[in-house]
Amino acid sequence: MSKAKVMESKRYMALGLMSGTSLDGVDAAVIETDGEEIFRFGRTICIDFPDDGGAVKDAVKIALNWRFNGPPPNKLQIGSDYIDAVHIEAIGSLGIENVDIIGYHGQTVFHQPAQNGEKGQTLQLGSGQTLATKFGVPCVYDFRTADVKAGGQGAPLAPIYHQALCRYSQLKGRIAVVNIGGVSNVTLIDGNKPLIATDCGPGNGPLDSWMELKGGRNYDLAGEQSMKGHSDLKRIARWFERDFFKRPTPRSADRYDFDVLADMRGMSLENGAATLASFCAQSISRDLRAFTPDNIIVCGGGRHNPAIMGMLDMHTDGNVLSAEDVGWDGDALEAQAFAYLAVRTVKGLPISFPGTTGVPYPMTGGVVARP
Ligand SMILES: Nc1ncnc2c1ncn2[C@@H]1O[C@H](COP(=O)(O)OP(=O)(O)OP(=O)(O)O)[C@@H](O)[C@H]1O
Ligand SMILES: CC(=O)N[C@H]1[C@@H]2OC[C@@H](O2)[C@@H](O)[C@@H]1O[C@H](C)C(=O)O
Repeated sequence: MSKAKVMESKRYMALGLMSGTSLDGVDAAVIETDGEEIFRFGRTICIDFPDDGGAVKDAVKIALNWRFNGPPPNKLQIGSDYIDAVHIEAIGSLGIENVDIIGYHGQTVFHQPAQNGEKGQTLQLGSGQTLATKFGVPCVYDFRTADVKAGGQGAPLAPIYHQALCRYSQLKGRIAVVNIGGVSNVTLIDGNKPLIATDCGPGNGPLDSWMELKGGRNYDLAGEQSMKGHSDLKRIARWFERDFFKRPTPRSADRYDFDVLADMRGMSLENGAATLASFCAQSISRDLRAFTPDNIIVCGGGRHNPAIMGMLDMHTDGNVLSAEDVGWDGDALEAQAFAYLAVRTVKGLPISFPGTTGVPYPMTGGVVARP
């Protein structure tokens, strides 16, 4: 076999790290992959942000004030160091043994995608160099900047991994992979046809904020409150008038695009929760309508909310499944995706596509830090 061929087929044990928009903690997962196919799933771990993630919330506020106007505020470094420390702890708990490469998403603290012909800005806190040096393996980070600089939305990036998962599980037909995290997003897969993807709208983000405001807890455990209430369809129709929903797909969102709480005064805890669960489900179903999937596979924390799952079922024709129904790990999937994307990056393979982020051609991305 030629040297080039050996290089091409090199398999990596890749460790991916993702801290999502919910500001709750860090997921880490190991997979074996050559950047095209998945060969094996390895260990996973999820750790909570210490001190309720206060330093991350502060960093988000600082970034939202700054908005890339002028030099980065020094105080962002405090958030970045905190993010590095939590990820180092996650890797420490998971174990670095046999790991060839790390994919470090970092914490998104600001994300403004391209709009009306203007390029966007995106910032994920976290130093790939710190992790590469600490653990002695290459670390790929800053996955979204190249896409945004090329006029793309900078997200979602998981679609190419969703397609690899479908191949791994030998799933046939038209498949929608839905992620319901703080924000929701979908990948539409039809064999090897070009990928289509977009962020759909709110995931659990507004519901979490509502629960914190009215329910005194972080989220609606098992959809208990959402299941008890009635949705206010008029309010939802009003929320769909927002700019985000008028933008063409693919579009990407920031959790703060769906800040509807000011329009919920007077609602009971249960009715508010039901309305936000329905807002989430309906925003997803709108982006599935034209594709008519046979199967809709749901990952992310929202799959644990039966109100969201039930409403998704009601508003779509496809078969609504949970990631676990097809043998996937719905909590570790995003971390696995960044392990996969890290390997694609070192191999020079594209990670975003015209149909997934709106870039003009398939694009590589990510920065490689070496130990
Ligand atoms: N048992 C549960 N019952 C109800 N909801 C749950 C449950 N577990 C998790 N969730 C919801 O899922 C959210 C976390 O989802 P997830 O971890 O997928 O988000 P994330 O990865 O931070 O977000 P994103 O994908 O937008 O980056 C929680 O904030 C909560 O709303
Ligand atoms: C800017 C950013 O961090 N976006 C995240 C977020 O979380 C869900 C959704 O919004 C998705 O667009 C993206 O993450 C996933 C992993 C992605 O890029 O595919």
